[in-house]
Amino acid sequence: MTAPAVVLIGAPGSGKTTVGTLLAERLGVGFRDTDQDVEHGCGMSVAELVRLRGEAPFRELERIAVRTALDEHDGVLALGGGAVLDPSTQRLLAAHRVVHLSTDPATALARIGGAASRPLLADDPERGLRELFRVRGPLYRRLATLTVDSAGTPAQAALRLALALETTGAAT
Ligand SMILES: Nc1ncnc2c1ncn2[C@@H]1O[C@H](COP(=O)(O)OP(=O)(O)OP(=O)(O)O)[C@@H](O)[C@H]1O
Ligand SMILES: O=C(O)C1=C[C@@H](O)[C@@H](O)[C@H](O)C1
Ligand SMILES: [Mg+2]
Repeated sequence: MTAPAVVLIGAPGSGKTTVGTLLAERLGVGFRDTDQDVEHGCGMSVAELVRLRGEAPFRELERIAVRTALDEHDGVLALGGGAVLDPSTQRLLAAHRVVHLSTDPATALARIGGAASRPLLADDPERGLRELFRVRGPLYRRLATLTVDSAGTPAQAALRLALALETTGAAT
């Protein structure tokens, strides 16, 4: 039985994938991303899956991908932004080292750019992100053992994250 060195949670555009990849390089461990696992499993992008089949089938595949990755992966694991909404995922995360990579709605919007890659925000990305932060903010903070701001460049954020893990004795 193994466990990820760190599980990254946070809003879309907080940088879980980008910063997580850099953090894994710094720590010399592997990187895994549950959005990518779902994409490999179903042969299409998350955006296509949601557009073609709807959100519910995606969330079901995501729940399975998270459970599998928590069991198998021993490096840095990035979750999709909405994975934490699932109650069984919330329970599983309680046994792990979870870091909330934080940002604000305006920064997330600027990073995400057009909504094409995130159909769940397609109607009105600005309003959608504001609402998402309102609803999920407390959840991200509650599930995390550590919150680290992702401001600056991805490399700066990865360094900040590595130092925070070291300071709290949570690095591998
Ligand atoms: N300091 C920063 N931290 C993270 N990402 C940044 C930063 N500055 C710019 N970016 C850019 O923001 C974009 C979004 O980042 P990323 O896809 O890693 O977010 P995410 O948290 O994985 O989102 P999702 O939940 O949708 O998977 C990337 O194109 C990345 O290059
Ligand atoms: O925040 C969300 O609900 C999402 C974030 C992305 O990582 C993807 O998992 C998908 O676009 C949904
Ligand atoms: Mg991502």
